[in-house]
Amino acid sequence: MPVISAINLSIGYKNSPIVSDINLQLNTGRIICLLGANGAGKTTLMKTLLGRIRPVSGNITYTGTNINEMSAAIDHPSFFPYLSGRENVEVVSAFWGLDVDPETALDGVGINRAAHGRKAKDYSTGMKERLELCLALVPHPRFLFLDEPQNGLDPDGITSLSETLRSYRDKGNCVVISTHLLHEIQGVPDECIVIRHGRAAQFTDLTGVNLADLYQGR
Ligand SMILES: Nc1ncnc2c1ncn2[C@@H]1O[C@H](COP(=O)(O)OP(=O)(O)OP(=O)(O)O)[C@@H](O)[C@H]1O
Repeated sequence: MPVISAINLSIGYKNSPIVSDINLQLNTGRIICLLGANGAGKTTLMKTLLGRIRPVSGNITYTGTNINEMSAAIDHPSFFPYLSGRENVEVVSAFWGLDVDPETALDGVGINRAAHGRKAKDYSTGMKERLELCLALVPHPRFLFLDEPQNGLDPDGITSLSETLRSYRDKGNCVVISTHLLHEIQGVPDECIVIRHGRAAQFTDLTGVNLADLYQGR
């Protein structure tokens, strides 16, 4: 089974660790939620696992998978603002060498038809989030990393995002999602990684666990 493992990993910038001694496993068929205060290191961890930042020390191993099977919506905005939603999907599909129908892809994340031809910069905050998710899904990644994808979504958008993530997981993929919206994400993840005080702890069984308690270290 494809898996990404971090072994005694320390992450940070310019050789200065922000989170140390990280040992964790990202397995397919799981939704894994990253929790931590502002500046805890969630985005840095995602970027390091994606190979975009060099670890300060330690190792990451990719078993049965590689960087080409990963996709992310991390740097916001991750779309081309002066292109329409439709054109964004076309460009990203061309980059991956895939033949994706833009209308189907945009419909799939709930962007209404009237908006498909409008410049992405003129989308509402929630529509921009939906577009970022749409583009991250274009290559059908085995590992999907989403940095605070719930931000700006209306209640229907949050519900449909949760459904999208579950169905994506059920197809045998791994979703890693960071969020501060604990109430909204409750019940969605199978696992959780909590970053506090420069350390990361992975909880692989969330049965009966309240994420707010986990976040607070209770
Ligand atoms: N390019 C960079 N160079 C140096 N330090 C950085 C860089 N990017 C982030 N940092 C610092 O690394 C720390 C962790 O930032 P990171 O963005 O990973 O946190 P986060 O948990 O994702 O926070 P948030 O919830 O606010 O998004 C912060 O102190 C931040 O200032």
